Amino acid sequence: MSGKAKWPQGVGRHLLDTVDSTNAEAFRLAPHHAGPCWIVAGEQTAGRGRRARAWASPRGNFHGTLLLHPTEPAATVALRSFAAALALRDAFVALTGLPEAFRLKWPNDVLLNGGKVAGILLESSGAGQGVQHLAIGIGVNLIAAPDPAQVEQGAVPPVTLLSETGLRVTPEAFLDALAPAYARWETAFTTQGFAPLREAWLAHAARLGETIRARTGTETREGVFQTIDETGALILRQSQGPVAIPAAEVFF
Ligand SMILES: O=C(O)CCCC[C@@H]1SC[C@@H]2NC(=O)N[C@@H]21
Repeated sequence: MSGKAKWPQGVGRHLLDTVDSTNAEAFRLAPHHAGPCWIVAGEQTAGRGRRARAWASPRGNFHGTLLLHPTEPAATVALRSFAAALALRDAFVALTGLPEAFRLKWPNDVLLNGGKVAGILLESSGAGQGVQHLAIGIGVNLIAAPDPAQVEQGAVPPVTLLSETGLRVTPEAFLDALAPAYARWETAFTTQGFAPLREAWLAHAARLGETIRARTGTETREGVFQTIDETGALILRQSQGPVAIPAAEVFF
């Protein structure tokens, strides 16, 4: 385990006791914040997950959003979900000293011993192709997770950091590890582009080279998880050749 990393320079911190959703709060604050800012709440009353699902947000878990004001085209902005996943992994490894226990599930979940310990929800506001504000919402099951019976059949079961490692990490301590880790990946992304993130993400990917199923809005495809491309799309090798899937839900 490494020592405590420093809070990144120029990054704000907005701590709330309770809020509907830190992503919603990020958009309310956005006009008043020129720079990046972490918004973290003790609990969320209307936490939201990907695909319009609710995200259970009890006290003791981490619910936070990084508000950014990116200037790149929308497709490039969206690649920050990989920066967030890598930062989450770095934070977990720094806090636990267990690098082998954490894997990244495409597109943006973090797995601990094969179960989902963290999820990421990117939301943006802006007109046309432009993105004015980006909310990188991150939920971490530090001490509590939904009942596995509640998750969809075939989905990875939710787990908690506490149950899997015996470590009780506070949301404040988690933010102190996560914010510097994200700042490092943001710098890599803005100075070198997606390539270093892609390489690092693939090095920690779950089920790479294995057969998986990807469910899009219209179909489910089964194939070998070959790689991700330079746009972050999943490349699935099927009998007719490789297929690029820009957005889907993955099942193992
Ligand atoms: O479905 C997922 O896996 C993504 C979950 C993202 C949850 C986080 S908690 C902080 C932020 N605020 C929200 O309302 N959602 C995200």
